[in-house]
Amino acid sequence: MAQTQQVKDLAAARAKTSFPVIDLTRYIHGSDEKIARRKHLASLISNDPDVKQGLAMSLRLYQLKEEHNLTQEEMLVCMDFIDEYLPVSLHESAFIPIIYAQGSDEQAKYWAPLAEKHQIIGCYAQTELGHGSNLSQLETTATLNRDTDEWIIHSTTFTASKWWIGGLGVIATHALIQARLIIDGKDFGAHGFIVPIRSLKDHRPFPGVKVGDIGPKSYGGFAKIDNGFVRFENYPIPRENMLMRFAKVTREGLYVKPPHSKLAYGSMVLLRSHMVRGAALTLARAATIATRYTTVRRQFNVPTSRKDASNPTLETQVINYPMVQSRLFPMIAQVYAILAAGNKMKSMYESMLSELMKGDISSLAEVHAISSGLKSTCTTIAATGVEDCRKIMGGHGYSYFSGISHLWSTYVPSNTYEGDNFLLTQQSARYLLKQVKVATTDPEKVTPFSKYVIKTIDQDAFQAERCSVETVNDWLRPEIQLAAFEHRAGRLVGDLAIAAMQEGMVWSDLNQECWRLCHAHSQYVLARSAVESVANVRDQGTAKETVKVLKRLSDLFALHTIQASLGDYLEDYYVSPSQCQSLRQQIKNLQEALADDVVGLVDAFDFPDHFLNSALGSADGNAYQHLWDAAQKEAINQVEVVDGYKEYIVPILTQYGAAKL
Ligand SMILES: Cc1cc2nc3c(=O)[nH]c(=O)nc-3n(C[C@H](O)[C@H](O)[C@H](O)COP(=O)(O)OP(=O)(O)OC[C@H]3O[C@@H](n4cnc5c(N)ncnc54)[C@H](O)[C@@H]3O)c2cc1C
Repeated sequence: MAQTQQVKDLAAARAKTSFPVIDLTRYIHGSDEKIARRKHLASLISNDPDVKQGLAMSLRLYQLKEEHNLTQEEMLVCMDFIDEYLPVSLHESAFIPIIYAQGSDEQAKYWAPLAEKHQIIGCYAQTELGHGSNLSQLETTATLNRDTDEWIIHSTTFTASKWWIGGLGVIATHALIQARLIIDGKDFGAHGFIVPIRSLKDHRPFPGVKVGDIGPKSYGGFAKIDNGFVRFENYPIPRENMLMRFAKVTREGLYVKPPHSKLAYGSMVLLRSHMVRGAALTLARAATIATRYTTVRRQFNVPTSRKDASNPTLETQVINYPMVQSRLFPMIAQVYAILAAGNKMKSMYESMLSELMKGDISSLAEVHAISSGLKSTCTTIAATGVEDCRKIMGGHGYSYFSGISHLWSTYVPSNTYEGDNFLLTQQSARYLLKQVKVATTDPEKVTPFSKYVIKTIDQDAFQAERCSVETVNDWLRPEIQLAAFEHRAGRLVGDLAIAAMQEGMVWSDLNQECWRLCHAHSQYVLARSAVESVANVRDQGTAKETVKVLKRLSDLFALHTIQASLGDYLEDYYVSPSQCQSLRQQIKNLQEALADDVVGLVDAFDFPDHFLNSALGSADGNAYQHLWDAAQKEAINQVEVVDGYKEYIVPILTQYGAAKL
């Protein structure tokens, strides 16, 4: 069959790529061996006929692990390729990691092998009907019965019912419950308990446990996962089922405080840092579809600076319109910046964990604050970006076959779970305020990503700071970019500190300031991670074309982000009107410079077609043909005359008598 124009267009755009795409695939996914293994894992999922329903998928996943001797990490990659939250998702992503992080060594030794061999299936149950974010007001209680050496788990009110719990509706045999620990009437606040829910013999709920499924979720998303509810009626569990790595309760009923009140944050850091990389890969997927489709979509035959002069009869590829570029290219830059921050987060988490095991808690507060802020900022960027990609693709973007709708409905609740994105900003802001205090008393102790607060102590000098850009190209200097991010976050933390000191000021009046500060700080972390990753890649001797394109992406991320918050910079005269103009010009320059590379940049993500599941974004570019084929396969198109013709269509057509044509 003759090649369609769309296939030719995508191939021609791909051929313009200035750097070896494999370099960036290695940068994103690791070594060649890892890339090949990933492809193999993707094929296991795409070629398997039994990967369909939620429960069947879960079983098949574990069978594949056994049949192909997959490691735990490889099985999690397969789970990503299934591209659905499964009844066992929380078992793998929360239950097992939390047992390791919050269980004592003996507890981990007992529970983890059972969970890893899925002889028990667990879930994580914090949220209740009445409270989710506010851990301190949870109403489920765990009261110690010294005589029987048991906890009595009880839902003290109707609103104490646990709700939203992934995996609990149908499959879980155990739940990791957050409940208020009570000894002799004294309330020690929320702690984690492993609570048996359903019998391992016949899967029936134990007496005293009422459990079920919460029903369908918004936008048809999360359809394969069984979010559930549970209530407890004076339900006894052994004392040893309380997770005791940090706080402990002895046989005598003595409560032993954790060495640091925030130690339990460790496991949240892990979940949130996974979400940072997840945000990058989600946006990468939408950007891949939008980039490929806008490369093959042609609309209006108007001159653009990038129009192919060799064939003047062809309409313009929509990706060549600067307006489309200004919406799409910064998103690709965001993906790469978030990936860099995700890598940074992972290494910070790993070193924090090894310090924690030795009893050193010094990095916990910073890692927790950064992971909360990045979770909020990055998942917000990704969810907004996925919807922006739909709009970038015009009408066809709204077809289910674009692949965007499934992505969006599955991804969008990430802005709410694992900490509501607005509430989380208060945690980062509180932490940064503390750093201002540290800066006044002991500047040496200010943590690495907060060093900029030191400059705010001398307010006169700080207020006199100005952006040092003189020429358009000065905007490409990383030290100038990072100085701007530092100044903005520094000013916002200074403003918050002053506001917080005002008499009669209550914290909740400052929520909006916290939000602005947290995002300013997270954007600084993203920009700095991107700059550092370019330097690392350069030091590793990567091809200079690859370094060049990564540098352009890092620049575009920084400058686009600064431009989006120019009001903050103008408010204290940090940038001048002429610098705003040169900033805009430099962003245009970068977009132009990246235009030949964007197809290569999204190819580098290495998403198999099966996983993209998009008629518009397939690697061959044959978008119209795939869209046509997908519609032909719809059940409604398998008959010439639809069901309901006689019942509904005939009466409509003949309400005023049949037409005589
Ligand atoms: C798809 C999905 C899966 C989930 N899976 C699980 C699970 O497996 N296990 C589990 O335990 N939970 C789960 N949850 C629940 C989820 O973690 C919580 O819903 C989430 O943490 C938000 O808490 P909330 O519902 O209490 O929100 P609320 O705290 O009630 O927030 C409501 C609104 O009030 C605002 N707000 C609240 N307090 C403040 C404040 N102090 N200052 C300013 N604004 C405020 C928030 O920003 C938000 O806009 C899931 C939720 C979803 C949607």
